[in-house]
Amino acid sequence: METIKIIIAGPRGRMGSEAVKLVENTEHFELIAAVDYKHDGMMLSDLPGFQSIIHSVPVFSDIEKCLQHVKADVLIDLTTPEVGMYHAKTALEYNVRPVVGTTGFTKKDLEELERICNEKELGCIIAPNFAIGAILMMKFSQMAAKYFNDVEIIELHHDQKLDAPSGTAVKTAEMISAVRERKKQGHPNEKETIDGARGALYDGMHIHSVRLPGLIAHQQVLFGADGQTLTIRHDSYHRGSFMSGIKIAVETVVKNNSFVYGLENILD
Ligand SMILES: NC(=O)C1=CN([C@@H]2O[C@H](COP(=O)(O)OP(=O)(O)OC[C@H]3O[C@@H](n4cnc5c(N)ncnc54)[C@H](OP(=O)(O)O)[C@@H]3O)[C@@H](O)[C@H]2O)C=CC1
Ligand SMILES: O=C(O)C1=N[C@H](C(=O)O)C[C@H](O)C1
Repeated sequence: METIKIIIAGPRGRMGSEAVKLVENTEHFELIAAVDYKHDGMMLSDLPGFQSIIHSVPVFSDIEKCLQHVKADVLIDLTTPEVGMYHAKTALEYNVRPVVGTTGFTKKDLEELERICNEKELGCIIAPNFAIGAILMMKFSQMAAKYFNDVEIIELHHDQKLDAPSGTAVKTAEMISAVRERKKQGHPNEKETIDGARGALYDGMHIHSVRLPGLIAHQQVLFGADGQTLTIRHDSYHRGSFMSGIKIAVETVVKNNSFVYGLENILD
């Protein structure tokens, strides 16, 4: 297998640091640079936690500067929504294929990236969740939604998470919405006595976001019908759970010339 040359944006982050380990430990992956706005001009091995990296991995504060200096195949972005969008667009400009785990992208952002990919005939994968179990949880929820059109999504995350609802919850709601018979749930005269009590509303469904220290990433999708409920739940207990999905996405994106939103679209 040919070596895939990779840039990681956000290497010090909870996900970025795991992704560095994944790339370093995968034979046909090569980490050739990192983008970290706080450490321009340094080597990754100079940063705390990366001393074991024995080859040189230059760090750039800006993606554009990075892309001008190194010849990469793939950018893995694990930063923040605003930065992630800029990184993905700039990578595509330089013919580098983005694999983006960063969540919080708007519909408009996704449409813009799809348009650029089509124009440039380049692959790009945006995956709100890289955990295979989470993909199955979303697919099973979509299957169930054909038979149960009353559903509530509860996502639970660590309290350092910036976006709510989670990218996974949004994707789940989108997948359910594609098959669910339209329905505004709850009593027609339902009234919140405290704002937000019923959560966020997506196409008649409610999404609830829980943030607590101790949690990592969890979601349950609850379906209800006459005399029965069905609960579909997934739990990520550590960030290693996302790494096999990142590996698949990197291996796939180098062969792809189109835009993909959701890992379910590339899994066999
Ligand atoms: N798709 C998936 O399966 C998963 C997706 N995620 C998503 O991934 C993203 C990252 O999550 P997580 O690792 O927990 O977050 P962290 O806050 O731990 O990591 C984000 C990193 O990005 C850095 N950063 C911010 N701005 C820039 C910039 N301009 N250039 C380079 N780096 C920058 C931050 O640095 P600093 O802290 O110094 O500001 C930080 O190190 C989130 O959007 C999250 O929702 C998370 C888990 C799984
Ligand atoms: O921020 C996180 O931690 C996670 N973010 C993603 C999301 O928003 O869905 C994926 C996973 O839930 C962890």
